[in-house]
Amino acid sequence: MSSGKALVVFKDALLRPQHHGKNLFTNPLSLDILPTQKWAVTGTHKSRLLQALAGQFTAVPASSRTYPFLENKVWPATACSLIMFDTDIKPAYLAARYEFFREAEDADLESFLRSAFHADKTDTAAIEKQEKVFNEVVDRLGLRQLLKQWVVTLSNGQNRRARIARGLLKSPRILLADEPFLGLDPGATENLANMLGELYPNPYVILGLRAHEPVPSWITHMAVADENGIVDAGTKEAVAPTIKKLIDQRNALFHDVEPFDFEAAGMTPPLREGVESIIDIDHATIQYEDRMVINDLKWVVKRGDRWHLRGNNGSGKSTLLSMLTADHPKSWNSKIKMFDEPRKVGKHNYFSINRAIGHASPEIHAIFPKTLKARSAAATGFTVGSFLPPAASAHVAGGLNKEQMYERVNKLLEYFKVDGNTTFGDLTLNDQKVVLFIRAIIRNPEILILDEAFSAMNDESIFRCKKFVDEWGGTVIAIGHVNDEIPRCDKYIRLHGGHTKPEQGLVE
Ligand SMILES: Nc1ncnc2c1ncn2[C@@H]1O[C@H](COP(=O)(O)OP(=O)(O)OP(=O)(O)O)[C@@H](O)[C@H]1O
Repeated sequence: MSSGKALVVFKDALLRPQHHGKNLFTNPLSLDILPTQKWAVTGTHKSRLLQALAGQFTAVPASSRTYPFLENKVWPATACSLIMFDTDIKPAYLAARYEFFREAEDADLESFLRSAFHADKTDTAAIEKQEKVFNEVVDRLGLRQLLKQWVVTLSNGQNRRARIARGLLKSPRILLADEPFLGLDPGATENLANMLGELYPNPYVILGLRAHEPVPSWITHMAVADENGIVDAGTKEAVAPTIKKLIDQRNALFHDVEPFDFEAAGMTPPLREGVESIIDIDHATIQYEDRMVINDLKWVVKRGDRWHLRGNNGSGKSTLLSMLTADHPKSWNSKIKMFDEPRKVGKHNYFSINRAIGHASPEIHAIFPKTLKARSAAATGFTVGSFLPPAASAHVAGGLNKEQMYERVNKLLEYFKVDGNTTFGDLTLNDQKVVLFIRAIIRNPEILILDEAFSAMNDESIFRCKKFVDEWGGTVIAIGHVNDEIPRCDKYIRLHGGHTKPEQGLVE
C-alpha cells in the first residue's frame, strides 16, 4: 500500500475547533509523517494532536494540513479511524450489566463489530476480504468466544479490545489509538502491541502514549505535544531526553503534593468498633451458563485492610465487587457476611448495604448524568444509591446538614483542583474521574472500592488521589492493572476467572 508519499504533513498549521476561533495550540504545527516511520505521540496535549492528525478541527490555512498519500476525493477524516477511550457504551444503570433481561437495542459483540463494515453487499470480493479481516482480528484480539455475549456484559478490558477491533474493521488507512493499552492486563498489552506492529502499514498506526508508559519496540518516531504545540519530534532516540524530562517532572510532582487536612473536613478514620471482619465471603461461586467466573472464593477483609484485587481482564474482579455492592443478582447470599452479619433479603437491602461503601468505577462513569454541576455531582455521594444531590433536609451518618456537606465538597474540590461550577459533561475526562472519586469518598465510608478509579487521570490527579487514600483511615479495595494507578495496598487477592481458585498474599 505504501506509495512513499507522506501520510500527514502539517506546515505552520493553526488548528481551530469548527465553531469558534481560539487556536487549539498556541503555536502553529509543523510535522511530516512518512510511511516508513512508525509514530507515537505523548505529552499533555497528545490527544489533541491525535485528533488533529485524524483530520479533526479546522486547519488554517486549509493547505497547511495535507494527506499526500491519499488519492484525490478521499476525505481524510474518513480515511482515519481515531479510537479514544472515553465512555460511549452505556448500560442504562449499574446492575444492567449482570442482568439476564436485555433491551432490544442491546447488541451482542458480533453485531457490534459487524456494524463497522461498509462494503457494498453486491461486491463479493470486498465481502470476502471483510470476512477474512473479521476472522483475523477476532482471533488475534481473543474475542472469538465472546462473540455471542452482549456488549454491556463485557469486562472493561474485553470492551477495550472490542473497540480496537471495531476500529480496525472500519478498514481505515490510518488507525490512531489513544492510550490503547490502558486497562489491559500485561498479556493483552503485549499481544495488542505486537499485533498493531505487525499490521502496519495495513493500516498505518499512530499511538498516543503517556510519557512514562513502555513504548512498543516497533515504534521508530515520537512527537511530544503540550498546550503550545509540538515541543519535540523525531526519532525515538533523539526525543528520549525530552521524554526523560517529562518523567522526571512527573516524579517530582508526587513529592510536591501537600497532604489533605482530614480533621478540618471532619473525615476521621471510619473504623467501626467491635467488628473484626468487614467482609467475609465463604466459598462463593459465580458462573454464566457453562462459564465459571468466580471459583470457590473464600475471602475475609478485616477493618483497616487495604486490598489490591488482581487478575487478568475478564477474571472476575468487577463481578466480585458487584457482589459486595449488591449490583449482582447473586449478591443476596448468606455466604456473604458484612460486619459479621450474613446477608439476608428482608433484613438487608441495597441501601443498607451501600451505606457503608464508597465506590468509583468505569461503569458508574458510563451512566453518570452529565448535566449536574461538578459540585452537585460530587455531593450525590451523600445520597446512597442515587445520582441526586442531597435534599435540603438530608442528614448523613455523622449528622451533617446541607451546608456542612457542601463545605466538605468544596474543601475536596479545592484540594483536587476541580472547578465546582462547571457542568459535569463539560469537564475534562480527568476532572470527571476526580469528581467521581470525590463522590466515592465524600461520605467518609467505611469501605472504599476503587475499580480502575485513577486510570485516565493525569499524573497530578493520580498523585493527589493516591496520597489522599494512602493517608485516609478506612478499609480499601482497589483494582488497577498498573501499580502506579493504585493506592498503597498491603494484601492482594488474585482471581483466575474460574479456572483456578483465587490466590491471596501480602503485597511484595
Ligand atoms: N451477564 C453476563 N453474561 C455472561 N458473561 C458475563 C456477564 N457479565 C460478565 N460476564 C463475563 O464475566 C467475566 C468477568 O467479568 P469482570 O468484569 O468481572 O472481569 P474483570 O476481571 O473485572 O475484567 P477487566 O480487568 O477487563 O475489567 C468476563 O469474561 C465477562 O465477559
